[in-house]
Amino acid sequence: MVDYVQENNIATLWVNNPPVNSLSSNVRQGIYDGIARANDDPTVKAIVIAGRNRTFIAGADIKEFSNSDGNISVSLVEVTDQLENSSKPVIAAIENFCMGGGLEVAISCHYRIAHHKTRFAFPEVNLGILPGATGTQRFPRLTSLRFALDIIPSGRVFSAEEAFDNSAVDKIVDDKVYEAALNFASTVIDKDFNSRRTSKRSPPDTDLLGDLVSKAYVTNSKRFKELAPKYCIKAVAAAAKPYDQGLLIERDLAFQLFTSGQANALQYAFFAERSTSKWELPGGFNWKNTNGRPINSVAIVGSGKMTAGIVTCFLRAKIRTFVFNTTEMANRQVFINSMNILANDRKKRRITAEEYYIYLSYFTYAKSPKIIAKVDAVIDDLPQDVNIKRDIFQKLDRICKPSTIFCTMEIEKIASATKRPKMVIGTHFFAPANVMRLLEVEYGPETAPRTVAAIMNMGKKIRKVSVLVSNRTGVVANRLMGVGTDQAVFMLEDGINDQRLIDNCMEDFGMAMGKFKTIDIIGMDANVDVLRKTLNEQGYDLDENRNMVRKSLNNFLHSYTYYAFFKYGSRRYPLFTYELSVLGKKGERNGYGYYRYTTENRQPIYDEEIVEILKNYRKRMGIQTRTFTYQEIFERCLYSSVNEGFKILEEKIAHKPQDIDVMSLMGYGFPRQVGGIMKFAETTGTERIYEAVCRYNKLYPDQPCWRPSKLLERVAKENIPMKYWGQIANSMSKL
Ligand SMILES: CC(C)(COP(=O)(O)OP(=O)(O)OC[C@H]1O[C@@H](n2cnc3c(N)ncnc32)[C@H](O)[C@@H]1OP(=O)(O)O)[C@@H](O)C(=O)NCCC(=O)NCCSC(=O)C[C@@H](O)CCCCCCCCCCCCC(=O)O
Repeated sequence: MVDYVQENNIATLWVNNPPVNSLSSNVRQGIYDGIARANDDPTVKAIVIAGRNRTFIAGADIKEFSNSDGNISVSLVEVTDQLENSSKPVIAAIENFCMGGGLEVAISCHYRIAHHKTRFAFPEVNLGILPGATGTQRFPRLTSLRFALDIIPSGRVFSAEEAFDNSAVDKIVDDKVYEAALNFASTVIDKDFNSRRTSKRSPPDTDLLGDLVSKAYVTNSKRFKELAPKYCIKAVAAAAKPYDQGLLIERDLAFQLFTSGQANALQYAFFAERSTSKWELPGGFNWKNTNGRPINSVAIVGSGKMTAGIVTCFLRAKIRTFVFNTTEMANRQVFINSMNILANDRKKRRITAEEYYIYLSYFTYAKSPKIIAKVDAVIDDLPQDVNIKRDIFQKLDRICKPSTIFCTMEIEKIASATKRPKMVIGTHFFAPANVMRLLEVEYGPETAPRTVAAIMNMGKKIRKVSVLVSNRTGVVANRLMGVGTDQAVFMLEDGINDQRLIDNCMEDFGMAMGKFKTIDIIGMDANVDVLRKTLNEQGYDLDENRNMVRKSLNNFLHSYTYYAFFKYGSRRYPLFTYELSVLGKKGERNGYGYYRYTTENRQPIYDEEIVEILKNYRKRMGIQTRTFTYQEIFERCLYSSVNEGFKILEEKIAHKPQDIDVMSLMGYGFPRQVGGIMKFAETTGTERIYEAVCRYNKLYPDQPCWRPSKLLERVAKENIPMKYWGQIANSMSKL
């Protein structure tokens, strides 16, 4: 874990804990013992600490936070003190990742030499904790309160150049960082380095503390539903006090965070996100035993609202991207929109000017389908008309090379239209695709495991978190969260007169956005399309029915028929959104939805007109209004999604609860500090949720989302921990 190597009078401690050299207990012990050994050895004059696996140290071992192996070793605080107190100078040779505890190690050394491509960060805040191994006290002393208040509460990554500009590193090299550190070490041997002990310093800007702290509160206020950003600010501010006092404050705040549920949920989310790449198929094929051909070129066929977003994902990954539309104007528009997205990236310094031009050079217009004959994958962005899609994919099937993969959301319909059903798979991007990191990958009954492997690898290459699901009806993430949205609409129809009440309840819980604001952003049409499609599949035509009502002379009679058809049939549908869309409300796009929006300000404004429309609607539908408690709003919006999550697991659409959590976190702004919808179920208690689901099922028999999931019933009754839910679902007979 830590190799001790001596060459001449310099001892090197090589940290070797692949893949990212995290500071697990053996590593901490190894560094501690290595420093002691070098200090005791009179032939050693200086010490270098470096990382094998071409990286320095990415931080503490996060797995150990919740899962101590009982291995008693020194703490990271003891390690950092041991480093700083060393009687011989310690030089950190830093490359690739220097994060969290790794950065705490580095700033406890006396000198730091870094490769110019090193990525530095204190990402602890994203895990619900703070740099509690003296980081909040040493870092502002080494750099400044200003820089520490920028870096620690935000968790943002900073470059070697920025580190150098802020005195966090002493030298940057373009190559061979270890050799540079050795050379540097030989220059400091036998020199006084007492002034290099970080804890003995004071931050250079303590007189500005008040202003800097106020600014940090304002900058980070959007994240204050989480505890950690605020605590990070408090801890850094304590660096203005004497070191020992500051350290006690850091320890106290760290303890509070470490023992909070938020830290547990955020660390769970970290691993859940990474676990999605470890996919499995029912036949035993999985990410380890299945290879897919690399995707080096793609064609996006058709264009819509999301095309440019999707295109830029591929351009950024330097994948040759062909855009194929029937008109040149449409192709050109996609290019302009993609260029604008990349220009914005450049303006915000997410990419350099050089990268901007390199990425754009991967864009190609395809004027004829022949040009895309050799691409590795075709991505369907055609209009939602299955016949058009089938027609075009039939043509592409004849033109494209046999190994070209077709990505579409209509897997079975396209598979049956082509001679390559094994090469047809679903890819669902979330809007805006250049920002949202979730990619839902769906396999159909005939999709080959190698096709799955190729597309899951492609997802990684374009920096998406890809979740593999089996194809049923529609997008799984939408199904998961959509039931809660339906509940919100029903409660509005049934008596809540102010949409903000429901939205505030969800936002207080931590959702990025309330249910009605989300409908507005996604667009009324998109929401109604889902309803239209559901009804179509059951042989009903939503618009036909509505026209029938409109044409009617006897309004009352037909309204009743209309209502009875949807309400007293076997199932109730959230028709009020449809009602609004018929009245021309499209959501944020045209400024009218459940809220109003102005062109100057896209913030939602409460719209009293909705209550008037609601009242007419209720009258027409014969709805008797009632009152709702905050608890009912909370439970109906969230527990319905939990129940749906369990159904998605038991139907074997998703493989494990982590996959469902990632969909809720990354597709729907579920609060990360809660961990995801399934983690929420675990924390709340499945027994409590099951009881509520059964209660609502009795109250609302016309809302099938309340039919209790068999899996939920079992885990609730037998009190089964979350780690077994996926296993149990897989052992349940196929529904
Ligand atoms: C480093 C990365 C940027 C690399 O990204 P990349 O995309 O290349 O790779 P992956 O993300 O896929 O990762 C590869 C692989 O490695 C695993 N992994 C990565 N980092 C860690 C890690 N830090 N620990 C464990 N495992 C890690 C990852 O899971 C992948 O494996 P898998 O099998 O899942 O595929 C990127 O990985 C990244 O961003 N990593 C995280 C970096 C990070 O967050 N670092 C900070 C860690 S927290 C920390 O360092 C805390 C310190 O400040 C010390 C705090 C000491 C506190 C003392 C507290 C006193 C109070 C205590 C009270 C206790 C109360 C109690 O009793 O409970």
